[in-house]
Amino acid sequence: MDKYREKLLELHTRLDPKNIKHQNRYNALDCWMTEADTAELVQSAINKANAYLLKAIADEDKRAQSDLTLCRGVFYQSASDDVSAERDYNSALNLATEINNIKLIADSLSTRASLAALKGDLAQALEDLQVAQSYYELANIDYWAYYNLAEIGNTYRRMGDFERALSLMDEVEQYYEIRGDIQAVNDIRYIRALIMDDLGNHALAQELYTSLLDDAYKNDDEILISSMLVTMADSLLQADKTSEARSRLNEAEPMLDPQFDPNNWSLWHLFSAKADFTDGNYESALAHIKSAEPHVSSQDNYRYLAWIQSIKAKTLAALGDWQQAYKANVAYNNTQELLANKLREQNTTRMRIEFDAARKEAENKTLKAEQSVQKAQLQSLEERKRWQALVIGLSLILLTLILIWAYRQFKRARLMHKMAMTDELTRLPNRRSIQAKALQAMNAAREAQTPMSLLVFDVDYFKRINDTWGHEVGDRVLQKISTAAQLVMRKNDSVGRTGGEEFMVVLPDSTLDSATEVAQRLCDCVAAIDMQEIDDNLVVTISLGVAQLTDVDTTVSMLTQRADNALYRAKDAGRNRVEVER
Ligand SMILES: Nc1nc2c(ncn2[C@@H]2O[C@H](COP(=O)(O)OP(=O)(O)OP(=O)(O)O)[C@@H](O)[C@H]2O)c(=O)[nH]1
Repeated sequence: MDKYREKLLELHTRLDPKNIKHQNRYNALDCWMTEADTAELVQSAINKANAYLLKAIADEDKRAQSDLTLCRGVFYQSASDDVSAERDYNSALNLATEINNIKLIADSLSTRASLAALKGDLAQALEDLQVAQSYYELANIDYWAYYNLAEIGNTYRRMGDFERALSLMDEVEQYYEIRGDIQAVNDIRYIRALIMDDLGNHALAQELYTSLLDDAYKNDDEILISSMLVTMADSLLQADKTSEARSRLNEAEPMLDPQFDPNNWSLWHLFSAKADFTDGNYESALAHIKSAEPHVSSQDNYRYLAWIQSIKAKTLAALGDWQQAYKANVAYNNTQELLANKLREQNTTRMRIEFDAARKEAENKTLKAEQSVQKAQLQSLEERKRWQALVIGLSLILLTLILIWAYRQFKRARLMHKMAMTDELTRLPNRRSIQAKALQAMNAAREAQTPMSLLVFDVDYFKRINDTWGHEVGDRVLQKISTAAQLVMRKNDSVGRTGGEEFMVVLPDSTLDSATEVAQRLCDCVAAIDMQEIDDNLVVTISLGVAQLTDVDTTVSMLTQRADNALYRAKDAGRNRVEVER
């Protein structure tokens, strides 16, 4: 309990003050953890439950309302206020049903059943317990399912079906033993001992009680010790061991509290009466009977009532009070008849309940089977989805890799192509490239019936430049001329390097005159290039030849040849000039 309390306190520190549901859930837990070992503590537990309940009602939190009402009911039952307890169990059940909370429905039924069983209404108890059991099993709430199963077993014991009670106890005890829940194992052993008494095996019952009593003493649990001693006395009386029974009763006496545990208190009087009667102490027996009678009668517990009336009749007869003895005997017979009726009623109800329970169990099994099939289907669907996602993901990655690779290949091919078509020194289109452009322009011009011209130029005395300033300077001169040529060209014109210091310019949409103009501009531009950074004395010029496409030029080389002719003439005429081939 302390361990749980610690956990509960830790939980409280972590609660979000804004989360009303969590607050109420905590309150319900706190209610269930409240200790109520004395009459005062029970009353303060009821007050606490009331306060929590008011908050849950204000918050319109039905789950907490149901849980707290059930919790308060248990405290009412501890205070022997069975009417209030029953009212709370019923309203907790209604609230739980309203919000369809399976665990709370089952808890309410199971708790209501424990009260009904105590009052001797075993048929009602069994019915509630069976329904609760089916809910616990459906929701797979193992711990409470077994707790409830123990209650069912105990109810069968009370009904006299000891065989069934024992087999259920075996099942439950095994479960608790595996869990290592010593307290719960002891609870089951206590019921087992009661069954042994019912079966007349008092020796075995005593053995079990003795070990349970040892544990109760070790735990210093006075309530348990006193009720165990009273039960042991009953067992010993049944075994005709009156003096041993008396010593157990004496041991229990200082621990009895008629306010807090009137059940145990009245049973103590009942067994004391029995012991006194056996020993011939009739006056004392009658006094004990009078003490026990009011509480036992108020409890509607016909079993104990019949028992009291029987001893009462025998005691009065022994005292010679025949009239009262007769009256007590009539009352005893009436109670016996009531008991017999009740037993008949219980047996009929039991048969119906068992039939319903068997049917419900079958339904639950089908439902569970369906649930597990659905679960399996869902799992395989999810697995398939996962695989699909994986395959799609991998395909996407692969596709991306292929695309990257293809793009790189494409860029590489373009670069290679560009490199194959570009002159390394001047970065201008090389011979092959410019000749291809020339052919393209020629074809386009023919098709569109537009003019087209070609221009070739050659650096003047380039050998001399190389010889005087070196090959590297020659290279730089070629680069400067290339840059100048590109600047002078129009947008659609293309210039390329066809050889060492020879260049070609393709001029689409150009007549001979406009081409000549471009050529002249180029000639002037090159002559004006500032070569000072290389050498003050360096002057570079070019000679140019221009030709326009005519019908005779069937190939690029024919047109080039005609432009070359003009170029030679320019050279011959003294260089640094433009000549035209007409
Ligand atoms: N620096 C350099 N020189 C080159 C390159 N390609 C060719 N040459 C040189 O260019 C010179 C061309 O000389 P020639 O054909 O005699 O003509 P030229 O000296 O320019 O005389 P004309 O054309 O008659 O004015 C040769 O000496 C080649 O070695 C090159 O890429 N770089």
